[in-house]
Amino acid sequence: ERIGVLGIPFSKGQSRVGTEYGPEVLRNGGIVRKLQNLGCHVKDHGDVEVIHVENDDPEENAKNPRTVGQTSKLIADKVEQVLRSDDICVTLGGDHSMAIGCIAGNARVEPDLVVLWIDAHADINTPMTSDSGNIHGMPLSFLVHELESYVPKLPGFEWLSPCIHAKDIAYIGLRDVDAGERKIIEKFGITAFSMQEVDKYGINEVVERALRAVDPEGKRPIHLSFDVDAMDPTLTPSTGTPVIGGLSLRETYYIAEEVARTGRLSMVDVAEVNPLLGDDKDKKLTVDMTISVIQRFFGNRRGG
Ligand SMILES: N[C@](CCCC[B-](O)(O)O)(CCN1CCCCC1)C(=O)O
Ligand SMILES: [Mn+2]
Ligand SMILES: [Mn+2]
Ligand SMILES: [Mn+2]
Repeated sequence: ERIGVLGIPFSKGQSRVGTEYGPEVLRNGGIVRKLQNLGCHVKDHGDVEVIHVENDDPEENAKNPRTVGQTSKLIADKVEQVLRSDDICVTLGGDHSMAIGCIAGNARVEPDLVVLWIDAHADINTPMTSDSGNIHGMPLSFLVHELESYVPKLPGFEWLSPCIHAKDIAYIGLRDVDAGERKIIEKFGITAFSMQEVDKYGINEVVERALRAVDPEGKRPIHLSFDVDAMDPTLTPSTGTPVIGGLSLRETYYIAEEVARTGRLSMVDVAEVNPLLGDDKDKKLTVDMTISVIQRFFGNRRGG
């Protein structure tokens, strides 16, 4: 396949400096070359331009709304452009608010897409249910039709309309879900496999059930949004909101290999790598583990 790599050096969806260097450290870790070595045609489209709005006061408890909203529009436009020329887009983040523009852009090209959200967190707080005001904990709430009447139109988000339905989302890896998010997941019947289900059923059963839930006929394009904090912090320590008891390397490989096997992968977001957190060993480990997972979406199978 033709892969288009896009850097998203963004951090304003949360309050810790460092995720803006995610694209740089992933590129320095050799992600483009390693994908090319798998026989993929890989084009690096550079970085999305990040908007910085002065005096970007919180709105409805959401922080940096104009900066996040306006940057998200540029992300969506760039992602659409990449997907018009390449088969699959791999975005290198950047905090997980990047997924607003990534999914919005992908949905313009693949309106029938489904979303696999691999994350310790549900990232579906509305501005009102969030306890932090960090938009990286809210991205899905801006994208889901069923939540439109619950989410205020923030400044900077005028361009965005919801583009997915609650039934199009499946979570794997949850272990730190806020009360408001739990209510939303239950109210709209969102498919959610927490680490408890991973332990109960095993990753093979969880992946099979997740795919069947969102795409029973096995024909819809897949948007996979990968928050590196889905993995156990012993594997990806350099991330802003680590939660113990995460996915193992082998479980994460399995998810990637099974999604690759569908042949319907449309886009992979790689979110929340923060190379300023932890020591140099932590940073290198986080980058190496993340890249080794991404390789498995593109044909690097353990069985050869
Ligand atoms: N749900 C959180 C964390 C969001 C993480 C975003 B991700 O997944 O992209 O990394 C947690 C809010 N809150 C923090 C203090 C303790 C209770 C939970 C929030 O800030 O909304
Ligand atoms: Mn997370
Ligand atoms: Mn729709
Ligand atoms: Mn996330």
